[in-house]
Amino acid sequence: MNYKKLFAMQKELDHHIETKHQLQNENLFDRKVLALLVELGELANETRCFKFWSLKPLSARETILEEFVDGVHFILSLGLECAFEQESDFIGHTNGKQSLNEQFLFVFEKINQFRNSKEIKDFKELVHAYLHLGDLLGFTAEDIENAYIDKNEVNYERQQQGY
Ligand SMILES: O=c1ccn([C@H]2C[C@H](O)[C@@H](COP(=O)(O)OP(=O)(O)OP(=O)(O)O)O2)c(=O)[nH]1
Repeated sequence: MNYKKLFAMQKELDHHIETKHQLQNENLFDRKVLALLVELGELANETRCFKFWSLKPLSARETILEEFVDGVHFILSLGLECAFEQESDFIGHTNGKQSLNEQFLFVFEKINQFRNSKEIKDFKELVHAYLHLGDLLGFTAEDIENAYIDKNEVNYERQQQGY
């Protein structure tokens, strides 16, 4: 994963959005945390992994990947809020869970842990937990980077359309 490139793209997009909505002087940290929690819920919904009461199939892979990279946007954006973009060592991993259901719950925990500490250690644990979730969903680093780049572009277009 080319973190430097992704952080740079995210920085530009965030700057564009914050300027357009005149939010440069606002603290957006907690709103971004809530946005990430909501995106994670939307992602879980598309996978239907917890819906033991239903036989409907999960959404198309593309839809799930798009939801996944919405989360990547907000994770990077939170990293930028904490000035972690110079950090280059994201190698390593957090012990992941075996089932999707457990891993979703684990990522929710990691988001809250990072929200409370704002420490780089907890940010990295969140990144690793989120990537393990991507792994369980069958996404490679290349899938994620390409889908991130596509959605980043869509986000500019939406801002242009007065979204
Ligand atoms: O400061 C920001 C704010 C938003 N985004 C991105 C993240 C995500 O990729 C998108 C917001 O998610 P989505 O496209 O699902 O927006 P929505 O308003 O929830 O869409 P919809 O109303 O279609 O559900 O905007 C950023 O990157 N930085």
